[in-house]
Amino acid sequence: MGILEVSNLYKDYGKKLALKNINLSFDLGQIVGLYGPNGSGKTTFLKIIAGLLRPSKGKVILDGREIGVYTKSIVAYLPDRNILPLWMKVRDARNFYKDFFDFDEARFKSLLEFFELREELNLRELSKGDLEKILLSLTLSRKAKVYLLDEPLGGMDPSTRDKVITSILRSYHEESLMIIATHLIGEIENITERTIFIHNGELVLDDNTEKIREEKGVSINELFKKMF
Ligand SMILES: Nc1ncnc2c1ncn2[C@@H]1O[C@H](COP(=O)(O)OP(=O)(O)OP(=O)(O)O)[C@@H](O)[C@H]1O
Repeated sequence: MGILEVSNLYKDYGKKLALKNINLSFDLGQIVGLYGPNGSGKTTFLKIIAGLLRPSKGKVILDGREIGVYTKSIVAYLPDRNILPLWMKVRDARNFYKDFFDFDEARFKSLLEFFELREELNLRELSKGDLEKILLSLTLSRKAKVYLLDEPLGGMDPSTRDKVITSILRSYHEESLMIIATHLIGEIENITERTIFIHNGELVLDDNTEKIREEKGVSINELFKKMF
């Protein structure tokens, strides 16, 4: 049994069926790229695993347990939009995250230094990209079993994206599973062992990244453009 087992998962928002019969199994030690056109269900999928949304049907088992208090304690989730109150300074946000028993302050400090940001900064005064770096640093500073990163490269300029990828790789540890949802496939595909495509809430591709590239003779980014 993998660390994360998803079976017959459905999610509807009223009339809108956002996920249809998703079956997936994940092991520790994987970085997974989760891709799909706008509205395909990526955020919905991650939110269900993070325990922020309930499935309409189906089962999600994380580290042997149903989604609940325990599973939330082992998941570090980076949402696709800011969740921190803007009155905070970076230091306040760090103190807020210290409530997670697995928060590694030294790691946070080193990520801040890496991004050339300081604890005295006011969140309200940060650029979109810098605020995203803070949120990502807080998320990666948890020694979680499962990391769910929803569009970690969103507001970043191209050279900052490289830094973000470096920070992700530096923070990643083999005893964890990391799922990264992004539209910037070309930037991420080289660090992922596994590639998943969803379209209209359905799983359409799930395989080893290198195997797909060899068999199809194109990059994951090119394959995505061909398919959608
Ligand atoms: N709260 C909601 N109420 C109604 N429909 C919703 C809600 N949240 C998402 N949806 C719909 O569910 C579908 C899946 O949305 P979701 O945000 O999971 O997609 P996504 O793949 O993350 O999209 P994007 O790439 O644009 O971020 C979309 O059609 C969206 O409009």
